[in-house]
Amino acid sequence: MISARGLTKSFGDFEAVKGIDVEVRRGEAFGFLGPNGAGKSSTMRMIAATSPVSGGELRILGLDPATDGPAIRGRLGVCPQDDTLDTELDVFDNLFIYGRYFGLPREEVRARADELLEFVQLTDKAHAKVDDLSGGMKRRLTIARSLVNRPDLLLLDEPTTGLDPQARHVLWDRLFRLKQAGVTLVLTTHYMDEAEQLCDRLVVMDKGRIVAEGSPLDLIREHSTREVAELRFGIAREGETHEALAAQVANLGDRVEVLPDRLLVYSEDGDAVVAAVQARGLRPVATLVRRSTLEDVFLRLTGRTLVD
Ligand SMILES: Nc1ncnc2c1ncn2[C@@H]1O[C@H](COP(=O)(O)OP(=O)(O)OP(=O)(O)O)[C@@H](O)[C@H]1O
Repeated sequence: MISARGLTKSFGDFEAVKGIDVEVRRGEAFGFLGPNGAGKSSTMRMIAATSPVSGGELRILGLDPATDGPAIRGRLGVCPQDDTLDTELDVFDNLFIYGRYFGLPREEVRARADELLEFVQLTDKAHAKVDDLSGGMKRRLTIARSLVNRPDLLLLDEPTTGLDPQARHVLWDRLFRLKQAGVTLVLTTHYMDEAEQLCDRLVVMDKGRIVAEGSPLDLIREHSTREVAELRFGIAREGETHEALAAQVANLGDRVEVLPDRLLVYSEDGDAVVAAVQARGLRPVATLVRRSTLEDVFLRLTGRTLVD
């Protein structure tokens, strides 16, 4: 569905995307995971054929965006990062008018709009003003709009940024259904749980480069341990810093990361780490043993957290 080789995007002297290779297969959910400024949106805009490629090769649905932009755009669904809904129109008309841009007959577009409102659970809001919708409803309407032309490939730029946890789960559920229906999903996110929930495969991006690629599980297996013991200390005694405490627990796991508010000790058995910490007379005020996540992978690869 998408093939990129050495793809770059420059803004003047600044290279936002520094030569990435990506292959997206039909039917999969593929993610670009990375912090703000990693180059995810710049990449998505090139894939959506709305921003020219600066260098390298890019094929979307086998077509060249430089010469076949209109043909590509006609076959894609695009859900941009910012809300681009028309506030002059009600919910139904946002779908209806958009559908008419694709040159579909009135009755077909009407039926499609009804079907999509049902899919995103907004049927009872059909004649509401866009401004009266919640953030989650607006996102769902934007997704409905991106599906009007029955695209094979749906591009979603940070689909749940700014939404509350419940609204995110509703959205994930809809996206999961689309995936089950055979739609290829390509999404960007800086939420590691979103990437883990939705993506079959993903690339981790940082500063315009791909730093790792694989399924969420493979990435975790390859770049982290099974468990992580999180240790929070109420640092009271003089000279006792997180770095000093890290040195004292360093040999209890594979490695230790020092964050501003806690230490992370990576090992296969987190409970054993906590027991050993206590046996050494160290007294963390709080401990938590959890599974490794993509956040840990990102930290390992870049030395920073995704929310940095
Ligand atoms: N039109 C532009 N002109 C100049 N610089 C730009 C432009 N668009 C993006 N950039 C820069 O390119 C880099 C990558 O931005 P991009 O939006 O692709 O990142 P991102 O990973 O999508 O992050 P975000 O989550 O903030 O959207 C950033 O440093 C950004 O400031």
